[in-house]
Amino acid sequence: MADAEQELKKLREGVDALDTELLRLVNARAKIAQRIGKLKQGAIYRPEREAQVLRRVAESNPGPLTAIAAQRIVREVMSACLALEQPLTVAYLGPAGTYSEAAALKHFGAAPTFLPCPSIDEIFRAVLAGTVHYGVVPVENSTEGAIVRTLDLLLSSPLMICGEINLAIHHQLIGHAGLDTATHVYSHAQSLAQCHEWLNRHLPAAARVAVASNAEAARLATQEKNALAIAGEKAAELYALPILVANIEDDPSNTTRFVVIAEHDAGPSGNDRTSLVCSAKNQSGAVYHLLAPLAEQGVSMTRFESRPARSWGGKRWEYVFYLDIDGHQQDTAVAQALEALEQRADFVKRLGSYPKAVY
Ligand SMILES: O=C(O)C(=O)C[C@]1(C(=O)O)C=C[C@@H](O)C=C1
Repeated sequence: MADAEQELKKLREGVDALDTELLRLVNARAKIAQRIGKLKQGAIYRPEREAQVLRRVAESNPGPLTAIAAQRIVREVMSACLALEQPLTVAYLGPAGTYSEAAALKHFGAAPTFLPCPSIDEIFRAVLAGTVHYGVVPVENSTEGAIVRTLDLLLSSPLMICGEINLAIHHQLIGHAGLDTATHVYSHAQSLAQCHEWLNRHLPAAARVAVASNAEAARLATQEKNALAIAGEKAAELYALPILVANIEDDPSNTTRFVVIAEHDAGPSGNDRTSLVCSAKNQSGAVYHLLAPLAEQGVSMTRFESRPARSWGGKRWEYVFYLDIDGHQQDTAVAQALEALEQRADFVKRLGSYPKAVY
């Protein structure tokens, strides 16, 4: 026992020494970031550089920490370094405790000041007005599809996309009621839909009540003894509600994709995506003709979504198409494909090029 204690003491001294060294190195890194900040022109936050740093961490991580654990640590170090260059403000779809907040934290780390907004419209407004530097908005869910309000606002607003975030969405059934005593379940409509089969099987008699957000659902569940809520872990923690059943989403790979909106897009990082919205003439073969330059230049399209052209002042039964393609606008193949597409389209708006989500 005495030997084990001696060994423990020695190992902890080793940890302390390494922590001191780690702190020295992290601060040396921060000083370099400050110098970079003074030399840089234009935006201080550089999503393309951050993506490169995070990819390099995964490639060069010697372990035993997992690549993701190492990336999370460096993510926070970069977040703190960037705050020394420029304190950032970031808007997300509130209130606190939503998946949007988790997405904003995953992408920017904990250093920025976060502003919860009551709607997606408010996030666009806050970025446009310069109240915040960046906004995080949901764009699509792997189970439920497009977030159409975001698509409409991307079309009508001058803001650009400078980053993307993939967040695995795990829904928790939370509250003080039991499965047999709960009379209703609160959640956001999208979350209720994503847990539809589970609810049919395990809570068939409870009324499903859609509310403005998952965090609001959690708040309501604190006030009613026969109510449960479906929300994320953060909301459960925030409202001190126990998790009754974990991960009740019908699809375990349920993921929401968010984009970061700003006054600028991002430079090339080496593994990028470009988003655009366009419309074709209302005649046979028009969409085929419009997209042909992508195939000719070997550019892959990762998303094709159509929406009524209403918010762009289009007529009834006219559509706009949202495209995500692989590559950056500055890549030769993408640049040539986009030029040709622009000549064929009725209308094109480039929404921006940005690094693909790293983790
Ligand atoms: O390389 C830069 O431009 C930096 O400012 C440094 C740094 C970093 O900490 O690595 C910080 C913020 C930027 O968003 C990207 C990278």
